[in-house]
Amino acid sequence: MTLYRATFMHTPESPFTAPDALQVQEDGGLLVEDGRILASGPYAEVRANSPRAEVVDLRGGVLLPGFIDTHVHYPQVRVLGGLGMQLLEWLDKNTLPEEARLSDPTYARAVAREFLSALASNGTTTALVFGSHYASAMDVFFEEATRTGLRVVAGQVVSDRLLRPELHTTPERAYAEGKALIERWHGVGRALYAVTPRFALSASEALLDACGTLMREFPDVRFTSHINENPREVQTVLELFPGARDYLDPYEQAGLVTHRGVLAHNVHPTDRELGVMAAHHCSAAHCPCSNSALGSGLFPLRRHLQAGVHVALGTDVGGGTGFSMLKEGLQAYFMQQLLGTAGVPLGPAHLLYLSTRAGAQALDLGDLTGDFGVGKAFDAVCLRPPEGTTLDTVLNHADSPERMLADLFTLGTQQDVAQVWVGGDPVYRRVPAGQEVGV
Ligand SMILES: O=c1[nH]c(=O)c2nc[nH]c2[nH]1
Ligand SMILES: [Zn+2]
Repeated sequence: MTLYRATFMHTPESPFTAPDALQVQEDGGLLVEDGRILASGPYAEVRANSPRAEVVDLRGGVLLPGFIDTHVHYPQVRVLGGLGMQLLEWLDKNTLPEEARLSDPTYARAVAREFLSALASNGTTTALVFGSHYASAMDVFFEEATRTGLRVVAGQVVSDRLLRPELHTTPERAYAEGKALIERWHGVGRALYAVTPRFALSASEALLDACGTLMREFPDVRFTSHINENPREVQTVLELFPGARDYLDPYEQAGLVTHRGVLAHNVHPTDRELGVMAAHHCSAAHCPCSNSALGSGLFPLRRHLQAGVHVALGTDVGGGTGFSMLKEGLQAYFMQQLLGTAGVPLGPAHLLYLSTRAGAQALDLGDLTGDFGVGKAFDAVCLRPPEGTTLDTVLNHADSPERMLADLFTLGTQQDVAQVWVGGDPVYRRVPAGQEVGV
């Protein structure tokens, strides 16, 4: 048994509905056995009930639930930084040429390692990962993910038109390769599978039907895709599906809109689409850095919440600007501010919830991870800024835990991530200053 002593904060409930959702222990204790939290509360109390537990002293840092990134592309880590374009041009010039390189499993393995290491070193413990178009690159990805111990929900991306021929599949092959990957990887270690048509623009009705068949045959796998990101993309989808009521309709007709689904972006939804997503408990992954970088627009969070659509956060690497869920939270805050009275004022508790517990719920993993409740896995990130940094200064002068949390989202970066655990297993530890390779 291990007893972690720390200042910890989490949001077991949603601050959008529960005003006191942020729970804080300034000198807290989390008792962990076999990767699960056995007891949680003030350190003195937990210690009194478990005098023999080994104590890990994390005082001086802030312990948060591990971040949950609900939309991030594994093949795009090397093409971060492709600025100056909107979605369709960015795909064509910046991204799809790189995705084609993952046909080589050696290349794919190197990218998978870079990707997984970036997740862990940014404090992300669970991710819904948009995969590669190649089944071989997915085998490599799942092998590497299993080795790291991170929780990944990932799937082969499928498309059968309008990208580039080497990325296209057929409905029959998509079904066969998807089935084989699910049988090989779903539920292995901490990996789960997500059926992943790239977007309706690059997927025929027959391909979406093949995805629907997989979802019906394997009732526990997840579904993810893109929706309503960019006005030109939306217009093209409506032209490609002339009978469709809107962008969601082709997904709906194929049986893909369920409580196990996460649709990325949804910057330009209709009221009907929001109503259908809410009715089926299908979540939206809001990716504010990507929406800014690709000029996609300002996410209508208020309309989602009013319609009852569950929302979590995603980095959307490489349309986004990196793996930091702290940055993503800050950008979500900025964009709601920019919306003025149409925006939702977000406080630090909202940002923490959107980047942790909301993600767990979107992935149907709310009973397992996302907060520090008793019975949950010990998935955690310890944030501790290096001495003398601006964040260090500001945290030392913060007058409340809420203010400390706001400071972490405002100023926190990858360099502030000191340690990360998944299911009680260490998955990342910052190299102490002075001990870097070459120093
Ligand atoms: O942000 C995005 N990134 C992508 O890779 C993509 N593919 C389709 N639609 C997309 N949007
Ligand atoms: Zn995306």
